[in-house]
Amino acid sequence: MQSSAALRGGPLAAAKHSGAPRCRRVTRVTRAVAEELKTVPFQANADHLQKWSNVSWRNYTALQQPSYPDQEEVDKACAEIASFPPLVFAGECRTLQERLAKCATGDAFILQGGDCAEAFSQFNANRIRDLFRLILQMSVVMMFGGGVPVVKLGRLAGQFAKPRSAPMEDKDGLSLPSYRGDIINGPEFTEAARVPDPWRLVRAYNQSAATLNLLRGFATGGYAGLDRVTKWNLDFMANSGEGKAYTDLARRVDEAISFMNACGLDMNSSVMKETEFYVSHECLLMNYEEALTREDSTTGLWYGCSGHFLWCGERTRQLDNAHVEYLRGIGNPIGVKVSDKMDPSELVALIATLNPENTPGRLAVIVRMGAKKLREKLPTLIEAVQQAGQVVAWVCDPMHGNTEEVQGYKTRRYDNIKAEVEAFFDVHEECGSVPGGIHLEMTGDNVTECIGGGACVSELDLSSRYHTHCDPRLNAEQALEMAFYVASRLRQRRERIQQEKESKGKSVMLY
Ligand SMILES: O=C[C@H](O)[C@H](O)COP(=O)(O)O
Ligand SMILES: C=C(OP(=O)(O)O)C(=O)O
Repeated sequence: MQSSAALRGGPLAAAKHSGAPRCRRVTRVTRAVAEELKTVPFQANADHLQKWSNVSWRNYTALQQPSYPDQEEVDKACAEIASFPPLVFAGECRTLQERLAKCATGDAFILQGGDCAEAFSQFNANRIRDLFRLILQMSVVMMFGGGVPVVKLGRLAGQFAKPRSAPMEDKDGLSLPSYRGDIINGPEFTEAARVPDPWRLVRAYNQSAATLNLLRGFATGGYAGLDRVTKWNLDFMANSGEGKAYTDLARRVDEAISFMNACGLDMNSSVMKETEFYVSHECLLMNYEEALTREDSTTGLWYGCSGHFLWCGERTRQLDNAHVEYLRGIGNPIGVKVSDKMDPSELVALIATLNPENTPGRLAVIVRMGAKKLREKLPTLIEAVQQAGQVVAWVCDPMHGNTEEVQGYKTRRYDNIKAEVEAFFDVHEECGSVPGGIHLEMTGDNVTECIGGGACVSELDLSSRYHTHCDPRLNAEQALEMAFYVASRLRQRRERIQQEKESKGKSVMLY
């Protein structure tokens, strides 16, 4: 079994003793480490897995779990799900891990986005299609600007369970259990709706299966073909600034494709006609995750088959808790959310637990702390991870550190969201490390949940189309605007690296 070259004193240790400025030097080495550690798929070593099983999480404290009134009903619902087919196939998770490995070294970029909380009442084909095509649009914008592939990862087909800050919600003198996502209880503020219902688990499974079915159809059935790039604009965006900017860009892409066609490019190849699309959600509700944990017959590894990529939330990422115990043993690529409360040594220990063999593409660290704190805190986290020789994909979630209440609505300001993304790119530039992706709560719908952006949603507009059941999402126009900003930063980065290469007059590795 391979062990971490960096931790053994491989290329990273060698670099520590040469004289170049620290951050940049260490980051170049990150690529060398990543290349040396090409252990695909993820392999947890025997020691690591000795005490792990698909049920070992039960020996630990699981935070943020519902209190069901009848455990027997929970067991029945879970037994039913355990007898159902897996939602994803282990081989797909392994392919995703290979793609994510490239995001850790700057050779690709993650676009992860979707609802804060999927809802039973908002489940229909149009909503799935609109989010899917918004993600396609955003990825084209980012690929065009950044010149790197974009790994498309929906917060979708399983993003149902929500961790909450408070167990109870108070309104008009009444106190009721908080809404925890449609997989657990209902959003209506009534006593009956807030009782956790285990049969919601089965409904969430079925909705996820149907969502995935449609997504697979869109991804491979011709909808996502690059020859349709000019047709992805959402109707209500046709006359907006972002919609027009997209139309211009799509025309340029279309022209480039026509040119390549004239040069002999096969327009019917899968690269032109299909796309890869993966789904992800927070690994929160442990009974559900356990029921969908399956042993892969080809590798003998266990996979969380509720989604391709699962992440551990900021509220449940404690080293000695159930969620980390579960996630450390499954073979999927995984993520962990990190706020400003994270300590550098704690992060290094958490990464070592979740990715003991330092497998590239196994782990994304999703940072969410607000622009100001990010500028203060992220450099120390990056440095600690670099010093430990750990290969991770750094992802920016600019939503969860920027929530505020305005006129009784939970909202976020586009400017604050953008400021955090800007800070994320700036810090990586200063540290010479790699901005690996972006994680957004967003929707293809024309909602008014976040304030500002070119869409000019004002405080007074919040009430007009506020449809989220939990946190505010960027609407399609705001999300596309963000994609253009990210594309501009990816382009700058590409040009800077190119200039560095040219000024050195020799081939320098992209880092
Ligand atoms: O989406 C994430 C969390 O569930 C959400 O931010 C928690 O919000 P709360 O602080 O209102 O509980
Ligand atoms: C709850 C979430 O995030 P965090 O764990 O960062 O608060 C989320 O992404 O839905």
